[in-house]
Amino acid sequence: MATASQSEVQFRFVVAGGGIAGVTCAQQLASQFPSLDIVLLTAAPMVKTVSNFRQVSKTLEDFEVEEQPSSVLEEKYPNLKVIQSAVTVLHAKQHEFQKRLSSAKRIVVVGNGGIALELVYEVEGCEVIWAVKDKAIGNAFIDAGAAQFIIPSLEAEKPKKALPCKRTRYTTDKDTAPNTGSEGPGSALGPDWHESISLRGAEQVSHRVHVEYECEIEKVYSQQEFMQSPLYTQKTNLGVWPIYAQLSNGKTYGCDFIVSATGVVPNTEPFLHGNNFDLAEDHGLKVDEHMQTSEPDVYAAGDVCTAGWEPSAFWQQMRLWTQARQMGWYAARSMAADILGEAIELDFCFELFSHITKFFNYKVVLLGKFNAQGLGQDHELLVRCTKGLEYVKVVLRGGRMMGAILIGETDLEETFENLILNQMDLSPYGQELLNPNIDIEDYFD
Ligand SMILES: Cc1cc2nc3c(=O)[nH]c(=O)nc-3n(C[C@H](O)[C@H](O)[C@H](O)COP(=O)(O)OP(=O)(O)OC[C@H]3O[C@@H](n4cnc5c(N)ncnc54)[C@H](O)[C@@H]3O)c2cc1C
Ligand SMILES: NC(=O)C1=CN([C@@H]2O[C@H](COP(=O)(O)OP(=O)(O)OC[C@H]3O[C@@H](n4cnc5c(N)ncnc54)[C@H](OP(=O)(O)O)[C@@H]3O)[C@@H](O)[C@H]2O)C=CC1
Repeated sequence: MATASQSEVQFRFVVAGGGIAGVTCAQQLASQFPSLDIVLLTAAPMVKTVSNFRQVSKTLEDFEVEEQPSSVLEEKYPNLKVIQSAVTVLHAKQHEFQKRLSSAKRIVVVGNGGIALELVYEVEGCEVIWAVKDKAIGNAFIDAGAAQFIIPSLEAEKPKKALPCKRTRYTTDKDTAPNTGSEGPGSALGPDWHESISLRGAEQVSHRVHVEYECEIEKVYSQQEFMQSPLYTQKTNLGVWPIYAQLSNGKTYGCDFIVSATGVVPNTEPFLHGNNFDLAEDHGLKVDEHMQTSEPDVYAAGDVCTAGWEPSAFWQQMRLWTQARQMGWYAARSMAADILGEAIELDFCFELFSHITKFFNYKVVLLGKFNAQGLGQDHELLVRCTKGLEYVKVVLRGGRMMGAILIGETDLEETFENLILNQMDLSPYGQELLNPNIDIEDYFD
C-alpha cells in the first residue's frame, strides 16, 4: 500500500508495507528520485527484499527473497527512511503452529487453495483430515485432471530429496531478526514458509491424509460442548479430542486443532477511516491502470489492492508474490510519471498471467487462463498426461491458445507463453500440438 501526499513537506512519497510490493515500490522511488526523501512504513521490524532477479522468459521471472532488517534498506538508499509504525489489527498466531503440531495426532485442514495444498503434503507424523468444498483438490490453482495427476503423491512416501528449488527462495533468518519483544503483524509468509520449520506431529507416520470432498465445516465443538451434544449421547465412538469438527456431509471428526486456509482478506481497515476509498467485492482497495486508488495521490499494490482496470485477455489477479513485486514496481513508476507529468502505459507484465510454483514436489507452471477462467463453454482442452511424470493441459479458444497448466519438467513454458502472446492459429495442428514425439519448441521457433 502506498500513498503519495502533496501536503507532506518532509516526505514526497510515503509507502506503507514492508512486503515485496511495498519494498519494491520504495526502492524504485528511491533510485528514481535520489534527491527526494521517501519513507517506508512497516509494522514488522523486518522487510522483504528481492535479490538475484532474473527474467526467465518474457513474463516468467525468477528471484530470491530475503527478510532483512530495515536498516539494510536505509544503508543502500540514503534517501529512504524506514519507520516501524504501530498497527492495531491483524493476528500473529502463525508461530504457534509448529509447537501445536508437534504434539498433534490428527488435524483438520479446511480450504482448497495454495496453503492447504502445501500443508497437507508437508505435514508428517500426524493424520490430516482435509475438508474441501469442491469435487477435486487444489481448485484455486489446478483443474480436476491435474488434481488426479498429483494425488497419488499423497498416498506415497515423501521422497527423501525434494525437488531442487530453481526459483524464488524465501528465508527468515531468526538469528538476525531483531527481538522487538512483541509480535507485530508480519508480511504474508510466502512460498518457502515451511522450508525452515518442522511440520511433524506426534505419530510415527509419513503421510496420512484423508480427503473429504464437497463439504464444509458446519459446526465446531469444544470437548465439553461435544460431550453435551446429541452426537455424544448417541454413543458414537469418535474418541476423546480437544475439538470436534462437524462437516456438512454428516461426518464428524475429533482432532487436536483445525487449520483454516481459506484465503486472504486485504488489510484495508486502518486506511478507511475518514477516507473515501472504492473497495472491491473482496475488500481490496480498487486501483486503476496506474495502481491509483479512488483517493487522489494514494496508490496501492500487492495483496491489499484489487485490479480495477479492464484486464488483458490472458491476465487475472491472484494474490501472489510475483504480482506483489510487479505491482509495487509499477506503482512506483506510475507515481513518478505522475509528478513528472509523463504518460505511462500499463506494463507488459500485466499482459499474461504466469506463475511458477511447486505442489506435491512437482514443478507447476500456470499460464494465462489456465483454468479457462471467464471463458464459459467457449473453449476446448488438449491434455497430455504421463502418470508420475508430467501433466500438460492447454486451453484453446477458436484454435488459439488462451492458457496452460504444465506439471513436471515439461520444458514447454517458453513456447506456450509465446503461443499465447502471439495468438497464432493452432487449429491446423489439432491434437499434434501435444504429440510428445514432436519437438514443439523447434517447431514453433
Ligand atoms: C503461507 C503463505 C504461502 C504463500 N506462498 C506463496 C507462493 O508459494 N508463491 C507466491 O507467489 N505467493 C505466495 N503467497 C502469497 C504472497 O506471500 C503474497 O501475495 C505477497 O507476499 C504479498 O505481498 P505484499 O507486499 O502485498 O503484502 P505482505 O507481504 O503481506 O506485506 C504487507 C506489509 O505491510 C505491513 N502492514 C500491514 N498493515 C500495515 C499498516 N496498517 N501499517 C503499516 N504497515 C502495515 C505488514 O507488516 C507487511 O510488512 C503465500 C502466502 C502465504 C500466507
Ligand atoms: N505456491 C503458491 O503459489 C502459493 C500461494 N499462496 C497464496 O497465499 C494466499 C493464501 O493462500 P490460501 O489461504 O490457501 O488462499 P487461496 O486463495 O489459495 O485458497 C483459498 C481456498 O479456500 C476456499 N474457501 C474459501 N472460503 C471457504 C470456506 N468458508 N470454507 C471452505 N473453503 C473455503 C477457496 O475456495 P473458492 O476459491 O471456491 O472460494 C479456496 O479453495 C493466496 O493468495 C495464495 O494465492 C499460498 C500458498 C502457496
